[in-house]
Amino acid sequence: MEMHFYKYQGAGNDFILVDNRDRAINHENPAWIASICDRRFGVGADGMMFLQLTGAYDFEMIYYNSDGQPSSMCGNGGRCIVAFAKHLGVIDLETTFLAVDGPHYAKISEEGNWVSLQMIDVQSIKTDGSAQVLNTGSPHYVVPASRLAEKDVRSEGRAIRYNETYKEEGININFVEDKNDHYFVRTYERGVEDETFACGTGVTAVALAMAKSKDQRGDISTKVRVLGGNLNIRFHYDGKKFTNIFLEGPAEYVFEGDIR
Ligand SMILES: N[C@@H](CCC[C@H](N)C(=O)O)C(=O)O
Repeated sequence: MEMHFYKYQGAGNDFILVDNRDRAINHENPAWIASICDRRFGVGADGMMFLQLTGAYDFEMIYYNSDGQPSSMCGNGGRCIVAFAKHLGVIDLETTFLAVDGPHYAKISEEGNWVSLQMIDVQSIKTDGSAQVLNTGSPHYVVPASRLAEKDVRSEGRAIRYNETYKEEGININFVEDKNDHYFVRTYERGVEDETFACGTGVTAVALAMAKSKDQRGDISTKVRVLGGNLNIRFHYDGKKFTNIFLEGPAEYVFEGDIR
């Protein structure tokens, strides 16, 4: 199948994007998606997205993990597809688009590569030992860590992701180290089945979980450093629920090409 694609990245979380406004591509083919996302035999990416038109919204985001399976919300993917929609002329600097977890509002900075994406409200955080478990559009496990730079995130994350509790549905594992003026986060991602350089729904989960454990309330802004750069999360917490959650950071065009 001949297809033009674009490569974008948001803090090192990288994606292949396809303009499917004409619905010419039938993407329900896990082996095909996985082969394009393969870093040795394909283009290489953490995930693949298709931009499609839909009734009441500016566009629809169809997201696949690099294993070729459709998945839950991808925050950095959401920020990248907003930058892509701007590049295509589908939107200007503001949009409301549809993703798997519902509508999302987003805004692009005047300079063009900083995207603020509104995430779903969050009401419930559970505990699992020293970890907090919550859904920010995708399921996340947030666990404190020390000497995080030295941690074997791939094998320790994998052991949690495949334990008896999580192996069936899967979960993303976020290790967090408190650096006082920011959090340092490393994430093992379900569906990539490896550590990625950033995870947007993951750093959002970390910011909310840390606010809850520190009993911070009101309008909160949290800086997070990940392997691929820096992200910011702002939200309101009233002690019961998290609202007005925004994931903010860079979303950048890398290259484009054709697959024949
Ligand atoms: N990289 C993403 C998360 C993508 C979904 C995740 N792999 C899952 O299956 O839950 C992000 O930026 O949020």
